[in-house]
Parts: sequence; C-alpha cells; structure tokens
Amino acid sequence: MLDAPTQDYTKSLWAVRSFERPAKPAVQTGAIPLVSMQKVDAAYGKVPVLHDVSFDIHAGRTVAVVGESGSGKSTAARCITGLLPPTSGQILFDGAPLPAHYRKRSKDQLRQIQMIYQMADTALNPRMSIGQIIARPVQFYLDLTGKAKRQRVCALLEQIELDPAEYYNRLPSELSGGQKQRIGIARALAAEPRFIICDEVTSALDQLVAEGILRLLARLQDELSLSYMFITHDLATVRAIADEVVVMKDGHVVEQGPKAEMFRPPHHAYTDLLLSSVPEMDPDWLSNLLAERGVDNIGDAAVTKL
Ligand SMILES: Nc1ncnc2c1ncn2[C@@H]1O[C@H](COP(=O)(O)OP(=O)(O)OP(=O)(O)O)[C@@H](O)[C@H]1O
Repeated sequence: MLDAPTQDYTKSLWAVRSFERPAKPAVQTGAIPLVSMQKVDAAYGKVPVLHDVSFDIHAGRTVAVVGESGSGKSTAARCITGLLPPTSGQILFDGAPLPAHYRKRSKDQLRQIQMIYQMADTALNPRMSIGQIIARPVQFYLDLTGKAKRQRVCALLEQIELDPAEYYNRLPSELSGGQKQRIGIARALAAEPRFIICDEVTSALDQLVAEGILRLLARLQDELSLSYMFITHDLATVRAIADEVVVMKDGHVVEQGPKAEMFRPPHHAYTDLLLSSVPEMDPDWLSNLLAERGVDNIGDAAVTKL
C-alpha cells in the first residue's frame, strides 16, 4: 500500500479543488422534510447539552452539521437515532413523530435511519468475514436467508465497488482504511435506509481515499435517493458534498442555510471563525503527490485501489 501524504492541511483543501458537487436547487416551499428536529433539548444526566435545536433534512439532500468539538453534533445524531431521547422537543420522520427511544421504534422505523462511523476499524467485528458482516443487517432487516441473502450481500459489495469474489471471505484486517469504510457503507445500505448519518466518515482517511468515499456516497445518493446528515469538522468536505449547512456552537444552532450562502459573507461571527481557520493550499501538493505515486488517472478506479 502507498504511504499517506504527511501534511494534513494540504490534504484538506485538495478536496475543494478536485471534487465539488453543485448544490441542488432550493427546497420547494411547503415540502415535508424527511427528517425534522424540532426544538430539541437534550441532556446527559442533569447536564443540558442541546438547547432548542431545530433543523430539517429533505429527501435526496445532504445537510452538513459543523462546529467545534463538543458543540453537540454527535448528540444531535444520537437523538435522531433514538439512543438519547430528547428532554423536550421531537423528531419527525416523513412528517410523523418518531418514538424518542429506539426501543420503542418499529423495525421499519429503525431500518430507515442508518449510521456510518468515523472509525471503520473499530466499527467492524474483527472476527467476522466481510460477507458475514454485511449479511447480518440483510437478514435482520430484510428477512433474507440462504442463497437470497448471499446474493444480496454480493450485490451490495458490487454497489460499493469491491469484487465479491475477492472480498466476501476476507477479514476486516485484510482491508485498507478506505475499503473498510466502504464495508461500513455497504452495511448501512443493507438495511435499505432512506436516511444515513455519516459521522466524520472521511476524517481518518488519506485525502485521495477520502475523495473516493465522497464520490461513492454522492453516486449512491443519486441512485438510491438517499438523504445524508454529514457530521464533519472539515470545511473542504462541506464544500464537496453539502446542499445545506447547520453550524452548531455550545449546543445551539447558530446559523443554517444553503451551502452557497454559508461560504459567502456576511456570516455569523462563529461561521467566519470556522471558515478563516481553513489553511492556505499548497498549489504544488497535488501534482507532487501524484508524480510521487506514479498516478496519472485520479478517477474512481485509481482511488479505489489506494
Ligand atoms: N456520553 C456522554 N456523557 C456525558 N457527556 C457527554 C457524553 N457525550 C458527550 N458529552 C458532552 O456533551 C457535549 C456535546 O458533545 P458531542 O459529542 O455531541 O459534541 P460534538 O460536536 O459531536 O463533538 P466532537 O466533534 O468532538 O465529536 C460535550 O460537552 C461533551 O463533553
């Protein structure tokens, strides 16, 4: 495997230049959001963490939730998945209130909301083969067994651009970081969800690999009409993939709106701070890296192999 580039700051900005998905047209007035957080307060024990958090995610769109560490991004995700019931407010899915606790949700309600995590390494059971890992949600959510289950797992592997003949029986330890993250995506897709929360899914990856993952997620969104909530610290990722942006600070939403507005002044002072913390790009970094690696094709095929 090739060595990762050493300088994070240049990696981070390369995505801005090489892959920026145009934001989708504005949501139609009156459209019912797929997911709606409405005036949500949440606490760990007696410590309040979220305060009156409201934002919507519409069908087929990507909302990036950004903010400094501890601002409440993951807590908002836990409320949506039902791991942390809000102390007040509610979450609507397709216009209907979701039971606050995941144990009170139906199997179909659970199926429709899936998560992909940052640490693909720890998120995959090291003792199970790739085929077994993906087969579990296929069996649980779709009630498939035997040959039908195996066929579905193979189709999912193809969807994430890994050859089933080569990868079905491998263990997670036999995969690269980017390939592990692809397995995390296949496991989420296995439930046939409508909404996926992507929690820092590219931050542990080399930039070339991260870009392959972003392209894959963008393609899957178009093909499967998925909606994403993208939790990230990385504004390059926001630029690459988001339609709308929600900025959080100290458990409050301090700004939200279409991506183009968030990158255009005037911003809320806090958004300015986030934007100004993006470092300058070294313009020679990408060409040097590609030359070093002997890569002249930076399309998906090359990226998948890294
Ligand atoms: N399990 C927990 N028990 C108690 N407090 C918690 C727990 N998880 C998070 N917190 C606190 O809740 C606040 C919000 O944390 P949260 O993880 O939601 O922030 P975040 O924006 O996702 O941060 P990061 O980017 O570092 O993941 C922080 O003050 C954090 O210390």
